[in-house]
Amino acid sequence: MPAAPHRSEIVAGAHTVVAKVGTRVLTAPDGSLDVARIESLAGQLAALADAGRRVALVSSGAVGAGVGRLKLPGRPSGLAQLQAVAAVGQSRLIEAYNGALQSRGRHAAQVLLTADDLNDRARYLNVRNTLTALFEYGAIPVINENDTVRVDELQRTVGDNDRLAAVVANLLRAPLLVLLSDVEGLYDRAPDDPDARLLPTVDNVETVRSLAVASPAGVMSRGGMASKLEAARLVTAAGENAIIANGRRENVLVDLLAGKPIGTLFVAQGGSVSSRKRWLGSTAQPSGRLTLDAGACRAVTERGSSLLAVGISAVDGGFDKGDLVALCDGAGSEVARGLANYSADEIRRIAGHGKDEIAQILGHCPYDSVVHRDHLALVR
Ligand SMILES: Nc1ncnc2c1ncn2[C@@H]1O[C@H](COP(=O)(O)OP(=O)(O)O)[C@@H](O)[C@H]1O
Ligand SMILES: N[C@@H](CCC(=O)OP(=O)(O)O)C(=O)O
Repeated sequence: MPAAPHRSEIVAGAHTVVAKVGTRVLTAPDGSLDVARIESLAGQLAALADAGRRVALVSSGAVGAGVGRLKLPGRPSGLAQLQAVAAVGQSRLIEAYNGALQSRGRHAAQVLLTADDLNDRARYLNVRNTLTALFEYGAIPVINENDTVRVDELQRTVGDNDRLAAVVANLLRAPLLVLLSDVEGLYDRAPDDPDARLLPTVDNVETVRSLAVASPAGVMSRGGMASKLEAARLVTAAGENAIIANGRRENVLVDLLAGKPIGTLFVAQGGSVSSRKRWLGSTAQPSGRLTLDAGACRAVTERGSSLLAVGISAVDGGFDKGDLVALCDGAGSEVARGLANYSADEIRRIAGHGKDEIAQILGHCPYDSVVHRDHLALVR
């Protein structure tokens, strides 16, 4: 196996960089926006763009800035109130980015996305085209989840901005995602523990998941360290790299891209994954679940085979033909995702059966497989 590239090679090859900045970096606990920080970040993004890199920013802070602007005592709990506060704060945020970028001859382009925009393949590709056009105009996309229209109850949320940033990085095939928070990187225990040590490099996210300490309830940020690790997993599984670093460090982005050993680097797992398999494997959300027996699991994960009905032991959910489904092993762990050739009801009838029986059961047998390997992405 070729040696993993060195940090300096990774940052030098990062023609496209997605940076994400968390609420903790941008706002004080009372919601007041740190305009000097925004100016500094904007200046760094402009400098990287001037040096020929394509840069996009995923910025949190709308709820925090809205709480500050409306002078509320804290984050409201009602959904409508939260969405209203986000709307007030988002305009404040973009005002600050735009002001800072314009003094450097660049423009901020506000891009607000929902989970539905990314789940739908055509809309997902459209987002990519729009971001590419913005790079061509020299504008800096400033992206956030569209908080005012997302509906938590229906789970139509991207989840948090760490995940959104990972999805955007994968969509742009960015070699590097930088997650900026209020800590230097990932520590081997709670960062306020005097014995805590910073991990400079992580080769496999799964080995460090347990190090994420849950944030106390009621804080303005949503993700916490666990969601940063999941974002790092999504990006490294697609064959790209991620860094968690301190957004309050002066010149952090420019220094990182110059190769300074700052933060925690999460190294790519294997080669670069195709665009379509990135969407299947890490962006679109499955509408159902198929449980595979041990033989089918091996065929799919080790031999790259299509999934046949004979190897399916259970079907969950009510999905249609063409929908994305999760493929799980007997213990319930997801091993792959793919587009189903049959509806959930049809699969329930044909699960465990061979091709000839399927023709009899359904009265037709248009597909050899339930999920064809061309429409299947392994979960790395
Ligand atoms: N092992 C760890 N190493 C570093 N930080 C951690 C760890 N576990 C939990 N954290 C917490 O994660 C927080 C950052 O996540 P989050 O609250 O989502 O911030 P942001 O608003 O920047 O996205 C830090 O303030 C830190 O207290
Ligand atoms: N969309 C929300 C941010 C949600 C979020 O993920 O926050 P954070 O954990 O600070 O990145 C906002 O702008 O307030």
